[in-house]
Amino acid sequence: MALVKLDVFGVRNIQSASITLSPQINLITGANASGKSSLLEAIFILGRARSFRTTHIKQVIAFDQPQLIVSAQNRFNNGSISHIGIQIDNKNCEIRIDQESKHKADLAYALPIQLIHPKSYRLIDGAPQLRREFLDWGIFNQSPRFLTDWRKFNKALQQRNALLKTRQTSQIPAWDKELLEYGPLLNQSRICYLELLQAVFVEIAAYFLDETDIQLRFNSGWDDSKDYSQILQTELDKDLRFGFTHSGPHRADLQLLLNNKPAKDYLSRGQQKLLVLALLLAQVKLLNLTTQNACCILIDDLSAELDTLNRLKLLKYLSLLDCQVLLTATELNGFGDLSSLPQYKVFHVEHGRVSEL
Ligand SMILES: Nc1ncnc2c1ncn2[C@@H]1O[C@H](COP(=O)(O)OP(=O)(O)OP(=O)(O)O)[C@@H](O)[C@H]1O
Repeated sequence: MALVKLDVFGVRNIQSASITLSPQINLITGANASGKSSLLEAIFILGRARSFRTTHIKQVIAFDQPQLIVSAQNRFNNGSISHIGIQIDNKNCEIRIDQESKHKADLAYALPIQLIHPKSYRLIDGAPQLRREFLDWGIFNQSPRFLTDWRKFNKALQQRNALLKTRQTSQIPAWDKELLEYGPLLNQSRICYLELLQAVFVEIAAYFLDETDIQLRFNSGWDDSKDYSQILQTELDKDLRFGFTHSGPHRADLQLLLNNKPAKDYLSRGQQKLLVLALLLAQVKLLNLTTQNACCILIDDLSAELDTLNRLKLLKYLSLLDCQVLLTATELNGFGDLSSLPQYKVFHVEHGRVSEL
């Protein structure tokens, strides 16, 4: 899968851009504030129906425009082409795939996007929610059914928490039943996914960090030596006191260990970046191995991410990965040595105008 022709209207300082991308490596250059990240943001919106820079999507719409539109031709491995598009204004978000109106999940499934940017290392030391989202995105792309389980669990959780807050205990068992049905399913999906991811991750981390004693340690969000139903029962008083459910997949977390020590406490910032890079690329590689849906990788501000040697290693790795990649840097030499790249296109962005070099 690769985006072929991309059209962007009204995304931040990009009034209008129309480009034809390489199915492999695309290098995007331009001065600070020229609009490089905005171009990646447009593609991210096309895949995820949200921005990676703000939770307020309205901020992304160009100041003098009523709406933003991003659309593309998406070519699948078998050569067939699908047309995907998203239009967002102050009130609505409209998604179309091959002329049909669709939901956000359809878009996410049609165009899996992996983003690597200067804040990605927060995956190691940021809030657990970031790691749960990371995990769940990978599982969703392998098994769309996961989303249904996830939604049912979260609906039950919200209802239960609302009852806990208003102390309406009589209705709690009905929602516990739902939590007990979907909670263990989510947990099992996460455990299975991590088992697959671990092997690929260790291989990529060894390439970037020369370390092999790397582990992903999963915490399911409750004491899993006990039954989840038992936990919900024994913690009910505490849950009522605080007005929320203390244990469950909504509290799951993931820890990265290097030589049996938490990576966030012992690794340098540069090493943490490499580890996160390995983790995100492992997810892409696993997706390539297990589904037809190849991923589009967006790497924002490459030179802020890696030193020269690691940039070279990354480009080499990306050129062998069967994926479309878009990378940004202020200068072409910011990408490092390009001689090992078999096929790539270069684009230049200036005051929101994008041109192919
Ligand atoms: N809603 C908006 N409408 C118009 N312009 C905007 C909007 N939001 C931000 N901008 C401007 O768009 C410009 C491009 O920002 P962007 O972050 O894409 O640049 P960049 O090329 O990635 O820069 P850098 O290399 O500094 O990260 C900035 O000048 C920013 O102020």
